[in-house]
Amino acid sequence: MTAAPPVPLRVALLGCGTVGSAVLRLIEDQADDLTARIGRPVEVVGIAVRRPAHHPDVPQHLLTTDAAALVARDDVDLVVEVIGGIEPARSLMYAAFASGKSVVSANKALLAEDGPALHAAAAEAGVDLYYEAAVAGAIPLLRPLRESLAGDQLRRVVGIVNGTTNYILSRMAETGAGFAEALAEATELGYAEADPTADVDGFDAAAKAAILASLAFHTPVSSADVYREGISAVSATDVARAAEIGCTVKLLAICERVPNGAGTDTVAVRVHPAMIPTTHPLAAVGGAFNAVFVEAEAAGQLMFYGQGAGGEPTASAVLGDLVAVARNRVAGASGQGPTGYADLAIRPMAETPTRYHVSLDVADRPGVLAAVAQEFARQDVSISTVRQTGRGDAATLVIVTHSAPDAALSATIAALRDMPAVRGVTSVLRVEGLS
Ligand SMILES: NC(=O)c1ccc[n+]([C@@H]2O[C@H](COP(=O)([O-])OP(=O)(O)OC[C@H]3O[C@@H](n4cnc5c(N)ncnc54)[C@H](O)[C@@H]3O)[C@@H](O)[C@H]2O)c1
Ligand SMILES: N[C@@H](CCO)C(=O)O
Ligand code: NA
Repeated sequence: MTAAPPVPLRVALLGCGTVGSAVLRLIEDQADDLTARIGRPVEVVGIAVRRPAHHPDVPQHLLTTDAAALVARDDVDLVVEVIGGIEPARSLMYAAFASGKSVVSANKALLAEDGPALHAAAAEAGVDLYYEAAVAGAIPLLRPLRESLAGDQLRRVVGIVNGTTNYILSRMAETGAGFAEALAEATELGYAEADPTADVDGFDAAAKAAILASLAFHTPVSSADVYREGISAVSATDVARAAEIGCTVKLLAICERVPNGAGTDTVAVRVHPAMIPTTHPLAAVGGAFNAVFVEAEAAGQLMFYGQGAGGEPTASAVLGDLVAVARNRVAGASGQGPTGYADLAIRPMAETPTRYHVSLDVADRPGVLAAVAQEFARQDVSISTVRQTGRGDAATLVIVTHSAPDAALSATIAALRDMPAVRGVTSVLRVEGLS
């Protein structure tokens, strides 16, 4: 007598765009290996999309426009959410948990907005919510933070976590490509979000920073807690000024656990463009690649590097999670979600120490440099270096400050803009990693 074939684990795929179509392909291509690794075959039993006519290559009988009905089906065991955005993804996840189904997602926007409530719902239902693909695409990062580093104390996580903006900034620096041209290329390559302002204006990186800070510091951090500036104001002048001082411009996500004046730890999370020295390891991260530095008390410095966007790399992370939740399901278990026990206060950007690089066009006459320096002194901002190049009755002053509270630096810039001797503030960028 031959044994009955193992019962497949039945998957509902929600969304079949850049990521979803790659997930579907990998599940088909690797069917035998997945069966061996999980102990049961994986079978996609339905695919929810908005416009079925746009998916001629997908088995047509699997397609539906009714994602809610698909999630509710009795013959669905696991749900993969790669629609993106807040709704209907959020309602679909809650519906999945309510019917005892684990969810794998790539949705950083939703996890950064509603992570604690979603995790609570998954825990109550005894199912999993995994989302490795949501931060830094293919790079294994969330599981190392949640599991491998669970015994250490993390102080700082800093990285390049948005492929689209890194692609744009790399192209601007390397080839002098215009902003619009570089964005069009990133969209064509499948890196950009459905609405690319999420990338360009830093919302995508801010969501990822919130997720990273939550896991790193065991404290709830949402997108709204993250200070955010995108790259739309980064100009060719900024890129050229950076090169003059041996720096390059990157959009950084910086998550820090820092004591306040009273000695109590707080969390500061920010996303903004910054000049970093070309010798800094993050400066060499080009194209759509991502890299994340983690500083832990016992482990020291760790660096994670790899492809942060694109269909196949992201699908790799989705499939890793799918194998994990499928194994849990086979074992009748669920994985540990994040802990928010530390519950640390968020430190406002105004109080966060930063350094600025400022470039000014000024009248070239006696007393102007002193007057400019006076504005920095008025806000108690110390100057590290000043460089002046003259041209006729005008001059360019390039100033790099020491570190000071961000509010003092931005107040200084506002005052400089009002000075009659300052003809223009031509470049202002924060500087990170300069000695
Ligand atoms: N593209 C990347 O490089 C990348 C990387 C990491 C994470 N992500 C995340 O993965 C998710 C998907 O991204 P993408 O690039 O594949 O997007 P996409 O726009 O290419 O695909 C979205 C899919 O969802 C479907 N969809 C939209 N609304 C729907 C609805 N109401 N019901 C059913 N289907 C619906 C669309 O038809 C499409 O098939 C997002 O959360 C994104 O942030 C993307
Ligand atoms: N739009 C995102 C996709 C990866 O999350 C990026 O460019 O990094
Ligand atoms: Na990842």
